[in-house]
Amino acid sequence: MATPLGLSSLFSSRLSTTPSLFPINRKEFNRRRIILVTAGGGKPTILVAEKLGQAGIDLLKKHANVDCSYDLSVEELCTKISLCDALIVRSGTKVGRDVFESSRGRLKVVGRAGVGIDNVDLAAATEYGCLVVNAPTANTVAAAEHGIALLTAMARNVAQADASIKAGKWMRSKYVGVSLVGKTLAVLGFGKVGSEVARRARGLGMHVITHDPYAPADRARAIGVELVSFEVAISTADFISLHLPLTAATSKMLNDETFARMKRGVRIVNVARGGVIDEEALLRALDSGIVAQAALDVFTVEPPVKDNKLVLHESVTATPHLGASTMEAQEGVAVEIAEAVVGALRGELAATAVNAPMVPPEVLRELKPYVVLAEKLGRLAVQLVTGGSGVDAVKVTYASSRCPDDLDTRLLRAMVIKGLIEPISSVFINLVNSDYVAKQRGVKISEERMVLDGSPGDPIEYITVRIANVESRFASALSESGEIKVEGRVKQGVPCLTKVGLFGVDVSLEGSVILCRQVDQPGMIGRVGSILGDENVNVSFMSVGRIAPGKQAVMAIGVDEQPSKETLKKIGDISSIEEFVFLKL
Ligand SMILES: NC(=O)c1ccc[n+]([C@@H]2O[C@H](COP(=O)([O-])OP(=O)(O)OC[C@H]3O[C@@H](n4cnc5c(N)ncnc54)[C@H](O)[C@@H]3O)[C@@H](O)[C@H]2O)c1
Ligand SMILES: O=C(O)[C@H](O)COP(=O)(O)O
Repeated sequence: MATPLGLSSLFSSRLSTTPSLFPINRKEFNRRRIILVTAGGGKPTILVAEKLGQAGIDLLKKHANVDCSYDLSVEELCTKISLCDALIVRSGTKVGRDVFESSRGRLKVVGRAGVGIDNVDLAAATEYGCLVVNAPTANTVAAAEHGIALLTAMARNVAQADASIKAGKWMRSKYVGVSLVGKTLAVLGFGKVGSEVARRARGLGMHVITHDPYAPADRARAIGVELVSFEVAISTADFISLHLPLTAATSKMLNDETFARMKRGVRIVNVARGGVIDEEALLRALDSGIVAQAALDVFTVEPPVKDNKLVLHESVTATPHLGASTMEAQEGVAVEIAEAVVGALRGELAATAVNAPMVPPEVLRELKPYVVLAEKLGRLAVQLVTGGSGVDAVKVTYASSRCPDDLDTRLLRAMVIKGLIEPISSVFINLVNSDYVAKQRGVKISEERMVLDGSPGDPIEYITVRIANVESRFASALSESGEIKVEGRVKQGVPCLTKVGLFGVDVSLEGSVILCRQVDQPGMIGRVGSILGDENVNVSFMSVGRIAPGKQAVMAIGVDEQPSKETLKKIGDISSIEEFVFLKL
């Protein structure tokens, strides 16, 4: 008989009843708790390593001993940390494995006063039993306002003209700008910041279009913004503003190839992450005149090197990652992070937790392969989306012969959400924050239990994930009712993809998957296999699902490495292949 997850015990509000928030056993938990309540006269100690708004400091001081020490070297941080229960940073402090090692188990919470947590080693934090929380909402407006500030300053050469007048010059004709009214602005990424930028740009009289395959169409419509394809966005825009997270899919999204497809004289604003643009390619595009101007708040390496050619370029307006830096945002972020850190030190559930809490080992042991399956099905399904009204209606079906009370699916539901949202967002999802994040993004997850006959052996027979109201990059992934549909099972402990749309397949969910639809005929597996073999791409699995002999079939190919663009093109060029898609797991 399976043990129900009993997740409520993970989330009760007192420290003494929430050992599972931290991946340690109860004895160790109590030992640390004793340290926590006795150190510094009964209060925990919090190290604030970067400047934090006063309201946040005041709040922390009510509950803890607060040590504000800025500009610490790595050695100084590692020395101090062994005396601290929590650490608060912004993006300028690297919290690496060495910090967790040096804390010798005392550090329980790291608070990131802002959104991006790329400066915190999450794997090490989780390994050392340290909860990481962030403050994802309080600087949204500040980042949007900075985007608009850069847009207007760039269009009217404000920074260049200011530098020139300060150098004693009076150059009125050199700094004639361009107008914004009536121009087309393409907002790439229509999340929290992107939608606020779009709203403001509409107020400036701009025609605003946006590309975000995962954003709800009604949210865009409500502010008079048109959701378009990536191609339309980049090829018709006079201005492009970036508001995407840095992910594998968005890394160097603007590159030589995409710049070549833009309108000559396009102007670009980036307050997202430097890595979304290939900086060398941007330099070439500026020099050749494809890009007339750029305004950049973020860089691949921060701070950029002293003689960085982009920063020095006369058509570039640059700021040192100031998007979140307003008095109001910093006060808001400070309070948001202070509340999260104090709450987490008390053992309360933190809605903005970004690393995984521990699930009791006996439960995890049984559900482990299904947890992986759930996440990978979510990840596959979202990668099949290309447009439509955004990812807002997701249905998860669990088919099991166990009685519903004997199977708690909350962990699986959280993992489906993780798979759906992480590839398209800067938010990290775990059991603690999954429902919160899904709700914030307007994604409605409905769950259905299908009770099967037979003796309850395995906890689950199969899991199906469906996304409604969307278009797919791979039409064969659509069910009869037009939803994207993927289904998987655990076979001998290995999560496998067993159905795509109406087609049965059988491929283990490891590495990556190529799906091809073709007219069923002999020799197809060999042809695709040899193209992959020529490039040394190891094929782990291949399977073909067909409707009837000689009719259409879907071939699923598991590959260990990512094939090059050229190799994928060769596969697509095989005449009998009608459509294909590469999906990263
Ligand atoms: N410069 C600063 O100081 C500053 C301040 C705040 C946020 N940021 C950065 O701005 C970015 C956006 O932040 P946010 O809070 O709006 O995040 P968010 O998660 O609310 O929004 C990101 C949006 O990008 C979309 N997206 C993901 N992949 C996409 C793709 N391939 N094509 C098109 N759209 C895609 C998502 O669907 C989502 O709607 C992040 O990179 C964040 O780190 C920078
Ligand atoms: O991720 C963020 O919140 C922004 O990039 C701001 O970073 P900062 O806190 O270092 O200003």
